[in-house]
Amino acid sequence: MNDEAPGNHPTATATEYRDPEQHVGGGADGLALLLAQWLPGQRWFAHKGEALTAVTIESRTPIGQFDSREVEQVLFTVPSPGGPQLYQLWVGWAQHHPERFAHVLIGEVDGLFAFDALHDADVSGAVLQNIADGVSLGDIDFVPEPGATIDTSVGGLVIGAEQSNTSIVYGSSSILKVFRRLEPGLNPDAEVHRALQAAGSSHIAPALGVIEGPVAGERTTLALLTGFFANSAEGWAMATASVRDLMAEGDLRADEVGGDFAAESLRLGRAIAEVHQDLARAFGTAELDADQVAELIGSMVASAEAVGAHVPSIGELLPEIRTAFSRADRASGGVRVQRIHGDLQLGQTLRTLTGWAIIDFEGEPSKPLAVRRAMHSPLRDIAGMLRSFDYAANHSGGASDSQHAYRAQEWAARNRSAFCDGYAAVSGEDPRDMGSLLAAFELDKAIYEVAYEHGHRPSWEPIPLQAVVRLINTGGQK
Ligand SMILES: Nc1ncnc2c1ncn2[C@@H]1O[C@H](COP(=O)(O)OP(=O)(O)O)[C@@H](O)[C@H]1O
Ligand SMILES: O=P(O)(O)O[C@H]1O[C@H](CO)[C@@H](O[C@H]2O[C@H](CO)[C@@H](O)[C@H](O)[C@H]2O)[C@H](O)[C@H]1O
Repeated sequence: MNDEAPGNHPTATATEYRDPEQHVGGGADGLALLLAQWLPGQRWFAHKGEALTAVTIESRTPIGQFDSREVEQVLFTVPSPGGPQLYQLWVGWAQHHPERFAHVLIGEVDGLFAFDALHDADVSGAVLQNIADGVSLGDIDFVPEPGATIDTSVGGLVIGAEQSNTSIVYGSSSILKVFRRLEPGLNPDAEVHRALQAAGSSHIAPALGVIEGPVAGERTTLALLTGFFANSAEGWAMATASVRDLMAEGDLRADEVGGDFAAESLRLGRAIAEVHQDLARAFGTAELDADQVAELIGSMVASAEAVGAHVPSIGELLPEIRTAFSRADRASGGVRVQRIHGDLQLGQTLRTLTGWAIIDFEGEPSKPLAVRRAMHSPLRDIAGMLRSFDYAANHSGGASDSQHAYRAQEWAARNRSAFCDGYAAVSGEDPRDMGSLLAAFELDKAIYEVAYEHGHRPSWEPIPLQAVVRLINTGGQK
């Protein structure tokens, strides 16, 4: 019989800190071997496509003891073509097979069972309490935002599987995102939430706290706690429901079905324009001259070539892709840049009871931190949203059915246009007036998406790939 039965646990606050020198779990070599087998199956692990030859355990920080389970924070690196990539994992060690955590079991080392400890409600409860109390464990600091009210009376639950990080929801009050892939320094998600909160934005969740620790000698964000929007709906779920409604009504146009999404797309365009205005005020703006625009397009060509080197569907299209980018290369300078969201899509939008909220300001997880924190054209975010409308329209398949494909394009065009109308109404700048540059950003994003799907969801690869083909053939004209 194991000792992990529910109801047999100390309170969430019963964390007992151990000396960092003390070894809490199985040996590092055994853990590294286990991780090499376990990691490729994890959604948040970005290097699935590459043979995982070695895992190096970089640090182990004891977090505490929960019943007989000991928990530590483990930082490890995996090799990748661009250099070692650092990841964060919270490992629980149980003396017996932990049935409660069988679904997140990492494996057995030296007679101890390792599991993903963020799924242990005692651990997630203690973490929340530690943030509220401003506790430090070894080098790890749990820090509440000044003036934040943190409700520690509710238990934590890890949500969903389709994510780059791991998020724990506490009742209907807060959500803790534990960053899986780490780079030394301040995570833009925390930085931007704080800045938008200070700007009084109504489109973000309030920042409540962070977990920080040193990585390569730099103070690094390990996790971000924000308010939770209860009773909200994800933009992606709403948009795909609207597409389903349309497909179910064979005789009706997108503007005639009950589930028409265009009014929401317009509001979403307004919300994004307001967020961009707040970001410009908070972090400032700059302007790219013609040479810098050419440099930007050159970097898009270079990343397409990098993707083409390992994703055959893009490799085959590289000559046409270069030609398509050269169309934007001739665009004039005078392009405004500022801090942006960086990975904007319908899945990063929540329809709350009062309007649209934007989440996940981390940028594209595969890009270096310096790039994610740099200033970019807001067209990059707009292109992300336009791509997402195309994704929503086409994700249900049926592209081989010409009627389905036609109607999907009709839905996408209607909602893309409503979004641009909303954006223009607030900003005074219609993104469609920047046609060739906007098309270049869309192409860049679609190529990123092909690479992303190739690594994470191969059956989805045709969705962005058909957009790449359309964009190189039409230059973005609908
Ligand atoms: N403040 C919030 N309120 C309600 N749900 C949220 C909130 N923040 C995130 N979520 C939910 O958690 C999911 C993952 O959050 P996200 O920040 O996008 O993490 P990841 O970087 O792992 O993708 C979102 O898709 C959304 O459903
Ligand atoms: O995990 P993140 O939220 O950081 O973002 C990554 O995963 C997204 C998918 O979960 C991916 O988005 C792509 O798929 C979406 C539908 O699931 C679609 O709405 C987006 O337009 C499309 O880009 C995102 O690109 C990736 O960075």
